[in-house]
Amino acid sequence: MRADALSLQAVRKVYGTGGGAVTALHEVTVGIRRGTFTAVMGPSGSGKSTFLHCASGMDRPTSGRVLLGDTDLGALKEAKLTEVRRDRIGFVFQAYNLLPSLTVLQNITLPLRLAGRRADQGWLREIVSRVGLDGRLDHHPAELSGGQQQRVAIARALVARPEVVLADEPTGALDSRPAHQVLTLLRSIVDEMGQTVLMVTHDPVAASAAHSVLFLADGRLAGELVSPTPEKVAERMTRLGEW
Ligand SMILES: Nc1ncnc2c1ncn2[C@@H]1O[C@H](COP(=O)(O)OP(=O)(O)OP(=O)(O)O)[C@@H](O)[C@H]1O
Repeated sequence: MRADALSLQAVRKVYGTGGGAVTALHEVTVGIRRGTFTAVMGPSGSGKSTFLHCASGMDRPTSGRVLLGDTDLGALKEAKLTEVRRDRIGFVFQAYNLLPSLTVLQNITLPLRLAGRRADQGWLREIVSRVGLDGRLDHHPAELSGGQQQRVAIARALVARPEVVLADEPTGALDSRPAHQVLTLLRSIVDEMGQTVLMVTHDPVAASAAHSVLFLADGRLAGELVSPTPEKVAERMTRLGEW
């Protein structure tokens, strides 16, 4: 098995053509090792969203390859890519993206239902208890706080036992206390469950929950910080320019 859960090899992404073309990523090469928590930071417009969209197969690179384990996402037809994304990648978004008409339990198990798979009851109990939602399974998202809704979204991201969890500003809509709980949870699924998490964030405090931070500037990798602290992350960001 590859040591990298996910790798980008010389990934280039150009939006538009001709004079108006924008190169959002310039030949980015990086491997995300299994069982690690990696944050991606960079100034506005540095290519963070593009990086995440290419890494998740949501967007296809103009050139280069994205490998999920041994699977080259670029080689997959649309239907197969959708299946791989559903079964092998967990997603966590800033706005939670829960379905309001479904209960917490139905939201968590939705990826399995879409895949026509049954929930493993032992695994389901474990993730529900880890995200602290015992007793709330029959509630609807509107009855939960923002932090609780994000924890439902994290349980949903874990339910199919994905190879990597991709989080896009997961604490962007939360106050500091619930944000801290969500970050502690993300770190614990890596340290205690062996998950692999890749998170894009603007927040040095959020980034410091990760094992390491990758910096992007003008669509290029501009360094890595291992064992980050909010102060060191903020200092690096200041050196990269306005943020
Ligand atoms: N669909 C698109 N069409 C044209 N240009 C785009 C498109 N999406 C992004 N870009 C450009 O690509 C570059 C990188 O954008 P991207 O959204 O990846 O940056 P970002 O680091 O996520 O920014 P932010 O922190 O502001 O969200 C920017 O110059 C942006 O204007």
